[in-house]
Amino acid sequence: MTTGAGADVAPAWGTRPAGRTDERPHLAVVGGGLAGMAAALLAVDSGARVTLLEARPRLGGATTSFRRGQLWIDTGQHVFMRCCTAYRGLLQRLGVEHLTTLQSRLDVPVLLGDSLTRTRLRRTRVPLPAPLHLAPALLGYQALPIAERLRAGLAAFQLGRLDQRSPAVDEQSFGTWLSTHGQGPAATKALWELLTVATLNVPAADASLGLAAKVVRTGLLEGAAAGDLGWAEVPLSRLHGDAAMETLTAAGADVRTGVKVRSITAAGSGWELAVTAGGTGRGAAVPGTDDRGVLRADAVVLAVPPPAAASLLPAGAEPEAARLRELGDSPIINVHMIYPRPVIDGPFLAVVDSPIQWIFDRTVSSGLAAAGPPGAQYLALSQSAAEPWVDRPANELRTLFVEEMARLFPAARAAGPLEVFVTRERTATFRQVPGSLALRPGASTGLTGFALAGTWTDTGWPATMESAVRSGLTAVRENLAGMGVDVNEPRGPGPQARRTDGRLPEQVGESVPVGTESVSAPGGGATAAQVRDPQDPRGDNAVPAGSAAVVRPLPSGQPRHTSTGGFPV
Ligand SMILES: Cc1cc2nc3c(=O)[nH]c(=O)nc-3n(C[C@H](O)[C@H](O)[C@H](O)COP(=O)(O)OP(=O)(O)OC[C@H]3O[C@@H](n4cnc5c(N)ncnc54)[C@H](O)[C@@H]3O)c2cc1C
Repeated sequence: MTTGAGADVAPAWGTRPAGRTDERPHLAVVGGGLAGMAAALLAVDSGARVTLLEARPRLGGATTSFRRGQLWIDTGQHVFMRCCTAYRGLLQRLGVEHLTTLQSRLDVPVLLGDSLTRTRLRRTRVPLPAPLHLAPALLGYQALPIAERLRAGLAAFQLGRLDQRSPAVDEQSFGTWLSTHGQGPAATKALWELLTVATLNVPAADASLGLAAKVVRTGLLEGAAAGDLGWAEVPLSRLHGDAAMETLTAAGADVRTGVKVRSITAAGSGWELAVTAGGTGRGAAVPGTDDRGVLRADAVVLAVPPPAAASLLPAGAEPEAARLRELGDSPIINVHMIYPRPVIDGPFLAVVDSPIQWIFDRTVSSGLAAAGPPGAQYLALSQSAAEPWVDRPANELRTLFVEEMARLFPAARAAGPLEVFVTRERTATFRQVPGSLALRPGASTGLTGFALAGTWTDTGWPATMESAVRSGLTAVRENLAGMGVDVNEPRGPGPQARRTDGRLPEQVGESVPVGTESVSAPGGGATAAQVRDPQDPRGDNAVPAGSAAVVRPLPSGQPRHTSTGGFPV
């Protein structure tokens, strides 16, 4: 799990201008993760001819699911924040926002592993303007003595003032900065790492200070509601991959899965992509390619992970391939457990002073609630910065985490899990360590019509879904603007209706009225204020009564979480 933070741009999604012909510029997008699908969608919405080439059988990239018996398993639990405006805009364009929950206010229940007591980080209901909204949340956080809570508040403000683009900040580790700003081991573990291990995927001692400052500033300080958490209520492959395939195809893009791009070379004023399909033979099997298996395009967005990008960069491109490889990677593992009876009582729980980090209830989204056995609960333990675990045998991990669950929860002690399995993502994110800013390239490569995208490019964000979507949008703007295509600027997600000065309500300290939200029409703009159902477990993504936009309901016949809908820090 990693979460992102920030709202510099207000991405939005346009509609395709009518009357374009096949003389449209042809954009090839390589890679069908969130970056590639965002790029392809913005380009096709802007009137370009688009071919999306993805090596795997489905779109979605790192946000993927697989079938295990009757269940759908996400290879990694994913969480977002309200401030992830580009990602939320993509969900809205895909028509799937209602398949996620967005808390009405940040509320993180935390189990303290040493005392086995509970506390929470929760945003106050009192509509305090940011950053004052932080004070009640920190003061109520019983994981730390009161003096440390006060010191942590001061440190948060100092952190928020750092310039993440300054080389001096980029070179420093977050852990060093914390220790020189009065933050001892207890505050580092119980507060700061709770926020940053999941977002930066490395321990504080190794983390980039610039990216930690970004998380705190954008997720916690800039808007009172910015840090409200969201998550999928359906398998990720349905939320992203399936929806993108359907939406892109309907919009007129040519989407090819199971097609690997082997090389990209300049040819005349355009580009030639050598492709192979189905893992064998030349790409003659791919429609649109010539008899050498070559696809021609006017422009390319390369939206693949750094090692693949390094091997596909054409001659003359900047950065050098070696620089991309230096970004390295950090693993995440998920330990999946199915218990015969409920062990936790909310949608998720964070744990400190324990090897366990975050526990998510996936009973409904996986299909277990419908497939049985009755009363069983499926928990995904999401373990970021997983270097200590990633190479350990499954049996060892099973023993370690099952014993720890039994120590923490009476219900897990009373009845052990029916099933335990582990998913490992060894290259989950690039290593977000000091000096990484200098290694992240922008979208531009110095080559006309050839742009880079991917969560690892320099979006200013940590390696998150938000960063991936932003990178795809930027790459399309880079490429198409020079080709006579008016790029439809995406609009932000509906619930954060913009003021006339373009700023979000939270950015000027206004509170969004509880119980109402603006609902965007498929093409973008806010059309009507509608009343949410306060009982709807999807929090701020609750479906407005009578909404015609709702086409894909939540899975039925399954227990609903009684999420209080939100958590504030
Ligand atoms: C376990 C895990 C948990 C995470 N948790 C969170 C979270 O909680 N919140 C959050 O915001 N982010 C989280 N992330 C990070 C987030 O998933 C990624 O930042 C984001 O999905 C990356 O998108 P992308 O499009 O940049 O890259 P990818 O998703 O990696 O997509 C790249 C695509 O390119 C394709 N490709 C590669 N080579 C070729 C080729 N030669 N030809 C054609 N196609 C090719 C690949 O198959 C892939 O589909 C998590 C990641 C993992 C792995």
